[in-house]
Amino acid sequence: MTTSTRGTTKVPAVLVLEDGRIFRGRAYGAVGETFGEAVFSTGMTGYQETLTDPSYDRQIVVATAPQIGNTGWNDEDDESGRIWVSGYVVRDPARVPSNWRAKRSLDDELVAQNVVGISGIDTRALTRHLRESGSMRAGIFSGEAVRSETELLARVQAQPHMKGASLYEEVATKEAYVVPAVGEKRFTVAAIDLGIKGMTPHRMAERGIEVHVLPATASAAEVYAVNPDGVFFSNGPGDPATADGPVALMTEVLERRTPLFGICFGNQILGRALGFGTYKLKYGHRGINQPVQDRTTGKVEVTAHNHGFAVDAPLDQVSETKFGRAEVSHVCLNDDVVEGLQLLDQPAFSVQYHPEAAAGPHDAAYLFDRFVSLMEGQRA
Ligand SMILES: NC(=O)CC[C@H](N)C(=O)O
Repeated sequence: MTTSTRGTTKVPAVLVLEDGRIFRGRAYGAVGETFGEAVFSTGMTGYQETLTDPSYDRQIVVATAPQIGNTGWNDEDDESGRIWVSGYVVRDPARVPSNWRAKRSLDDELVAQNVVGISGIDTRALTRHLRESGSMRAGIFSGEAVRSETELLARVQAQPHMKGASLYEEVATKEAYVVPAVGEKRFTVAAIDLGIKGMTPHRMAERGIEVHVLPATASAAEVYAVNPDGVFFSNGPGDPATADGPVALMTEVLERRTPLFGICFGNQILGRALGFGTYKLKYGHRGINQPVQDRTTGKVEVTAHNHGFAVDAPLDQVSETKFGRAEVSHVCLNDDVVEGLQLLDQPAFSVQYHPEAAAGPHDAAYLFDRFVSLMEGQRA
């Protein structure tokens, strides 16, 4: 394994927020410049899964945990084929990673994938600022890219907003592929890839599901060509208000009453298909210890989150939709944000958070079993 000391070099770097707030530190990872929406994640572990989650496309992720990189980078934990975050902000990078699975340092991996980061800044002050003022556009500049503050700020302010951004098509697979069932095959699922994490089809495969992962632009004919017992809509980046194609596809799936499960972006698409709106949260939920209550059982689970948008549905009443009655099945106990939806008259449900738990606690794994039960129920 190679170790690197780049995280501790003296190459100057600056993080510029769109409201003019500036943090000065040192280059971390690649030297250069990058832009994105600055968001914070509170996970103390799991940075490899976070950085490779396609839902983080065009976001500059701020790690609130002060020490990052301690376990290096391994060949097993990637959630997709590359790092998707546009930039990474850490306080105190590990100088010498140490873990039996590590193949290289995080710093080396950021360099290899040309991901620009910044270290040595007060991430606590930055996080408090983002909590108070909301997630916002930002840029990281290091080395030659550091220019006058006015010039850098103007460039940050010229970047597109996350609200209104349509990103799922650019991160999704272009070709369909199959993840085979582990052990005996019991079901076939068509999974619409809007930025799917690798662990999600794996969690289904472990339950005897053969998963046909289809491009974001798949038609209903392509979905039904695999003869699915259920259809799944994945997580994904950007603003769900732009996802008209997936909403239209899901509407067809609901019309056919095929068992349906959605995660994160998939939950927002179900919300829209049912006629609810979506909105941008002030600073979102990102981390691996968010308390959620399953209102169908009363149980509280500790869960992994990564969402900046949410569904606007009434918490305390059953809604009449064009697919029958629907209710909010899960809620975040920190702020009462809708974390899950379920239909009462047909087999369809979704959650806003991450039962695949990569990284994160496994409390919500039962949701994959719930999906299996819906498919079993349909066969009975
Ligand atoms: N992880 C996800 O699927 C995120 C969904 C959406 N892009 C959001 O930020 O809310």
